[in-house]
Amino acid sequence: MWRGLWTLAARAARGPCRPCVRQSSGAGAPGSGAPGSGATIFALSSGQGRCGIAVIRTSGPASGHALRSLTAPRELPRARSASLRLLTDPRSGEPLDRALVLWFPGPHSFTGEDCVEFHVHGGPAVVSGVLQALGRVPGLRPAEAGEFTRRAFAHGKLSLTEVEGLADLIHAETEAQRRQALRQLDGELGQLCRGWAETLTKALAHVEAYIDFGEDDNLEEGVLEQADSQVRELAVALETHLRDARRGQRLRSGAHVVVTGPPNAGKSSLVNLLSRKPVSIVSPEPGTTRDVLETPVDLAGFPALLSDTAGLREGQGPVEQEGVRRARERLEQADLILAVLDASDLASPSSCDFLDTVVTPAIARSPNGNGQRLLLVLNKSDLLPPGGPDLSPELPPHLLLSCLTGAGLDGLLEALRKELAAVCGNPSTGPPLLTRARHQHHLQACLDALGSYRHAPDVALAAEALRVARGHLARLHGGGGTEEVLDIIFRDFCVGK
Ligand SMILES: Nc1nc2c(ncn2[C@@H]2O[C@H](COP(=O)(O)OP(=O)(O)OP(=O)(O)O)[C@@H](O)[C@H]2O)c(=O)[nH]1
Ligand SMILES: [K+]
Ligand SMILES: [Mg+2]
Repeated sequence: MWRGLWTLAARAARGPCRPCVRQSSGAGAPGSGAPGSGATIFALSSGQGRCGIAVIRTSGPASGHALRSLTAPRELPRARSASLRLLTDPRSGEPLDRALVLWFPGPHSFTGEDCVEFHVHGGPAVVSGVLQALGRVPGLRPAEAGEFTRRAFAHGKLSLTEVEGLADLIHAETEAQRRQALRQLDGELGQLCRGWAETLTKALAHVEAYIDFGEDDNLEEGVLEQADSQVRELAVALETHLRDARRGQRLRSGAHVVVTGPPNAGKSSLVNLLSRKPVSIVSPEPGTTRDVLETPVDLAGFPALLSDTAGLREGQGPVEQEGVRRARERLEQADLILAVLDASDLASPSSCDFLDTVVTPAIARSPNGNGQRLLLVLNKSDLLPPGGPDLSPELPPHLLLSCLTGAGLDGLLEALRKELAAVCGNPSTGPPLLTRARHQHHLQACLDALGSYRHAPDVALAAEALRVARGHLARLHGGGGTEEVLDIIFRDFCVGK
């Protein structure tokens, strides 16, 4: 522990006295100026194509002027309430549409700048007429992708994690993704980071107080012990979140569900049934599927990437063997394995071999931790004798299904929902999930810095480790102004958002 080694050298290194609590290194502060800020931007913010109502937005100092130029009467309407106005082309005076307009003077707007919304009739000619008219107003230019949100971020209206939540909300395709994105947009992850950053700031204040005033001054007893215990608690919290990290990412980008089994078990039939489209060729010939076929699906409300694979058997031709090699490779990457057997063919060597080499070992490895999970499906239940299935009692837990008749599908979907909730985490409860690799990276780096704190040879280095840790939290939440990170995140947005 560094405290015992607290030396004169460290005391000399500390420099003059300074306030114990320093300025935060910018958690939550808007990191960068928006590109081209100063200009007023405009774009169609609703979807492209013919629609009932289209929304065109502007943001920037010339917004009010643009609104006055296009409308009659030419004064600004009441702030934040809808007014009906005739829109005309400012040059030709030609009427463009009768539209609802909204005036949002900054800073009380989405971007924090003066903003205007034109709710026009959604025909392509109206939309392009209004966009062209706006383009002719001096000081206005078309917006780039994500530029409205980028300005909101630059003016402190949204934190970086909220921006990510917004991007995910726009792209959410399943219920679970929507719930997770909404929670992130609500700032829950940001709040958590702020709480952690506060703890770090307190710990740093204690350490710096010790550096500045030493043991002999009128300093509260045990400041360093307090800092130590704060850091310890924080490290435990971060570790818990990191253990959970892959789940949030799976929910954002889809869990890997791999369908496997011996040839002809009905793997491709199951993939087609679950994805509700003919993704894979189904045929009575064993060895039909060779390549790994991937399809994104909504499985019981969770996003999943479903992979069909070659039936596992040895000793066939080189092409099929390559398929089997790829199948095994894909199996290793699975978050959830759907193991399929032909219920009417359980005693065959290929079924027994599959049970021994894939199912039993996977069940032994899973499923309490974050390991792979497995569902055993006995397909072709329609081929079983009517007096009830005569299945071996030694079989692991399984579900009966018939891809042919659909019997057992509801039970399978329910089981999938439970498994995927475990794989992805439930976005409605529990702590906010870390949805991106970026979150995980900064959290891990923060945790590493806390480790350096504990092993620092002197108190000056310990304080420095805390500053590094705090910097990572600030970058997680605020982006730290790193242009590259901002570019990556804002690239996800469309023009007009
Ligand atoms: N009776 C019955 N036949 C089924 C069922 N599911 C699939 N089959 C049939 O079983 C045969 C094999 O189905 P596939 O889906 O191609 O099986 P597979 O596991 O993908 O086969 P490979 O890709 O060759 O490994 C086809 O003739 C299907 O029509 C079922 O539930 N009941
Ligand atoms: K087949
Ligand atoms: Mg197949």
